[in-house]
Amino acid sequence: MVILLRESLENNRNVKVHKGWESSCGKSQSMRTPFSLSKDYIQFLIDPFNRGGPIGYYWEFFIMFSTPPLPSVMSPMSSPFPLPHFFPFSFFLYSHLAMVLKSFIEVHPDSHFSIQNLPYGVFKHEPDSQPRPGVAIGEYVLDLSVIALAGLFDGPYLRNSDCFNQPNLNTFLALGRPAWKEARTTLQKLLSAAEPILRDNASLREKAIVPMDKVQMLLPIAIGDYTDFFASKHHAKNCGLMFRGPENPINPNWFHIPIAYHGRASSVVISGTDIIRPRGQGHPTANSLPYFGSSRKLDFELEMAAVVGPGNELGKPVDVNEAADHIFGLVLMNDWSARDIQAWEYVPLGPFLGKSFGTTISPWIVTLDALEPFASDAPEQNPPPLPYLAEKESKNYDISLQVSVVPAGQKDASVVTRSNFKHLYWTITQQLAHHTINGCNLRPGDLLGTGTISGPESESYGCLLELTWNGQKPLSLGGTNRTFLEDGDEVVFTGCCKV
Ligand SMILES: O=C(O)/C=C/C(=O)CC(=O)CC(=O)O
Ligand SMILES: [Ca+2]
Ligand SMILES: [Mg+2]
Repeated sequence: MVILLRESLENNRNVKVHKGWESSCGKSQSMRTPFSLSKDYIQFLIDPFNRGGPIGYYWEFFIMFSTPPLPSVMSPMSSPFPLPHFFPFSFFLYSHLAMVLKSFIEVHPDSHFSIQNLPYGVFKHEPDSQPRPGVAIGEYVLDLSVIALAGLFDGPYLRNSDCFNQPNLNTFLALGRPAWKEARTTLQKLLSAAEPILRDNASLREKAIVPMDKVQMLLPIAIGDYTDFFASKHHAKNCGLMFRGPENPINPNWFHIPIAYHGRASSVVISGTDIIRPRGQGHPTANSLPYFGSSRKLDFELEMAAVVGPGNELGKPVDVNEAADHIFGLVLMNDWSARDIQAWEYVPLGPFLGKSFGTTISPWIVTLDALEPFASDAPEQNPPPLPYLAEKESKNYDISLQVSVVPAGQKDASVVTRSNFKHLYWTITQQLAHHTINGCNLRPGDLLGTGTISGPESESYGCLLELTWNGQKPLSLGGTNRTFLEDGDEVVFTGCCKV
């Protein structure tokens, strides 16, 4: 049985249902479960004012008063890929206000890829071509290897670097925030309406600017290690209420330690990849023995994950107040979970096969620099954390999150939850600092999942386990019901920031 991670609602009819292995249970239905952050799937909407942006209002004024609108860049190419765009993690910055930095590339007001966003990904032009780093802008991808070859990264950190001539972003991640800021400044300038270098060079534009629907997106990073935290208090409480009862739903350690389990990096996949329903031992009921077979309680978990930049030396913990310098950006993440397998296996050492069969991330990484205008105060922590976790500034980001499900055989998606990244109790910087406090070394490209991001209300719970209270309260979805995911279902994550 197969779960296909679908790219775009618009592309329903174009989607290939990949055939996976057929289970010994004899069923071979397809299960399509999409996860992405495009307009249709995962949107990351951002406020028009790039208040934290390095170029800031100078460019905005300059563009507004000095530059007439220019035609958008178009370079039609035939697509080698049958599936059009899947751009899971996008930011949409409204551009309808004056004094906003504008690009010479036409960016539709509904686009998620304004010049204030510029998320990073890795793509291929042709099935057999080399993967290249790029940034998204409007309906295009800017090929960073072409920009680097043209000598346009001319600042001190990137001038002599081969970081954009790589099949993943790890080399760039390792360079750290000064290089990331230099890249953002350079790219915002190059793409701005006022800057002629790329705008007026037709042959360079032809090479460097590729229509998004003509490329295939790949995993943007080589993930050496993946850890998944458990940082939402609402999620922890709901799990505790279900599994331990109302007396003390949250274990006392949870308020002192950012709890996590060690995930499986090899099965982290890009949005659009088939997920095969796992088999394993299911939780016994009453006096029965555990059953073996395909999971009957397949769930999504609405999460985001921090992409680690520069690592730390073995034995040298990262100070919590410097932890942000080790985080490049965020992706949306679905920590697929087989609840029946997990419930039976996780005591006493934590999740194992109930989680390791697949974890999906968005292809675009939105940088912390792009997110900065949406920083919000993290919730108050009571009891106060131990000094090594006490931050001078404790912040989250105001990112609205939504999950929809398209039930198998249907066209329309039903929203099943609306949550927000700002609900996290433990911040991503506390998570990173705690991860290293014993001396454990992190490396560029490591992935730190937040854990399921549930909000306080029942409509904001981040997984079906909570939304259906472990299958007791089915959800009604466009004329059908769901407790857990069924073969052919599609799951759609969306993230957006706006004022
Ligand atoms: O509180 C418990 O006993 C169990 C909690 C969970 O299983 C939640 C979970 O899957 C953690 C996550 O990956 O977000
Ligand atoms: Ca997983
Ligand atoms: Mg999880």
